[in-house]
Amino acid sequence: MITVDEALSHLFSLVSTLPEELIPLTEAAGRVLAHEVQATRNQPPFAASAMDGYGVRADEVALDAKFKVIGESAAGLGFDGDVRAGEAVRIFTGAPVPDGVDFVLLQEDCDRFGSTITITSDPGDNANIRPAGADFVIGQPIAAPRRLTPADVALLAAMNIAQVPVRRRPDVALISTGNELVMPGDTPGPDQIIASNTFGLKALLDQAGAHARILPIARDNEASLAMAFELAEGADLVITIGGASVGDHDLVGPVAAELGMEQAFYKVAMRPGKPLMAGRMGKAAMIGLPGNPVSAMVCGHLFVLPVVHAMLGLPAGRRATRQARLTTDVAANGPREHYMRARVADGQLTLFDRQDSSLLTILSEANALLLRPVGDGPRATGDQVDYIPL
Ligand SMILES: Nc1nc2c(c(=O)[nH]1)N[C@H]1C(S)=C(S)[C@@H](COP(=O)(O)OP(=O)(O)OC[C@H]3O[C@@H](n4cnc5c(N)ncnc54)[C@H](O)[C@@H]3O)O[C@H]1N2
Ligand code: MOO
Repeated sequence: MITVDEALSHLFSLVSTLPEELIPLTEAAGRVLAHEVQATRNQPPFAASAMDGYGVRADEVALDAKFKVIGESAAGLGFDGDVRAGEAVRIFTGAPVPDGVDFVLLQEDCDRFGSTITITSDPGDNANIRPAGADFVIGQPIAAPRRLTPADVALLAAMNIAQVPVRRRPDVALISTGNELVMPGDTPGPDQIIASNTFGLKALLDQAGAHARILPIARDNEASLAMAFELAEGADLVITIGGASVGDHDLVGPVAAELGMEQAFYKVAMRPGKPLMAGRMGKAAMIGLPGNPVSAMVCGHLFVLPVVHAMLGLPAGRRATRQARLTTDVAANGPREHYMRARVADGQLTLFDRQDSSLLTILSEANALLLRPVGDGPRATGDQVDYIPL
């Protein structure tokens, strides 16, 4: 059996960064920017008023000072002329500041009669003017790689970058295996259960920026599995679920091998998730996840997410850990890394009593996986421990 770190480095060597594609801004949120882009304009392109009010000369601003309003500067249509001593221009938020103006009085600080305004309240020191280029200037970069946030999308739009270079989404084919499985919404026979892992993994994958497709369930025979692999054609990553262990009906390894899978590893020193396998099948990477629902999801977090990050060109490695204090004693760990379901609140980590890898109710309540390293000694209440946030 190999270690979790060895499994991860094998997995990274099975995949490469996907090519980039140009997409419209409206579809850019959550996608990964493939290379640096640069502003094609200054923002604001001119000195702009930050308030609705009157543009005047700063050296004339004083309580009771009077000005003659000679024109208007609105957002989208500025005032062309010069503003001289004793003059003011009616101005609105976002409008260009005319020549001669270096102070915008708030209209709340003025009284207006006809075309004359008088300063009636202390206007303070803030000129209420946004200098040209205050937000960004031509050539200002947005660094890549990065997962684009809604704020990034707004910035790209302001920079007039209508088409965004992003990494292509990894196409992931998900194959559940087992005679006992039916799809959610179907009516299971007395010995059957509902396929859940594919749905949890699709959610995890799609959230990470992949495009996951759920293929028809493969039955526990070679022909059905082979057909599922055929349907996975074109995928960047093929993920099977179940059929990975040592039982008579665990056919994923042998069938994949027959179809040309070059196995990179089988079995990892971890709990849950021991019967994990991976390799290459033609152009695709293949990961065989264990069938137990919690094992499949834990392996999804530990291995599949970093692999998707690598394909998207994001920094990829072991999942980052955080620290919290144990609320109970924990016995020494054995020769496999153990990822125990837990709940963290206010820096305190509480383990669930039941850790069986079939319990989705527990996984759904958990927000952390306590990481027990290989051979870790017993831990006492209050000890600082590492966990992976879920
Ligand atoms: N003699 C041994 N038996 C087992 C070992 C072992 O080392 N020696 N390992 C155990 C461990 S650990 C795991 S994990 C499981 C993994 O087995 P498989 O990957 O072959 O998974 P299956 O046998 O097909 O299924 C296990 C379990 O999970 C349910 N399942 C499968 N797929 C789905 C799905 N898509 N959605 C929901 N549930 C699913 C399946 O019905 C079984 O209950 O093997 C142990 N045995
Ligand atoms: O390792 Mo299995 O994945 O413990 O349930």
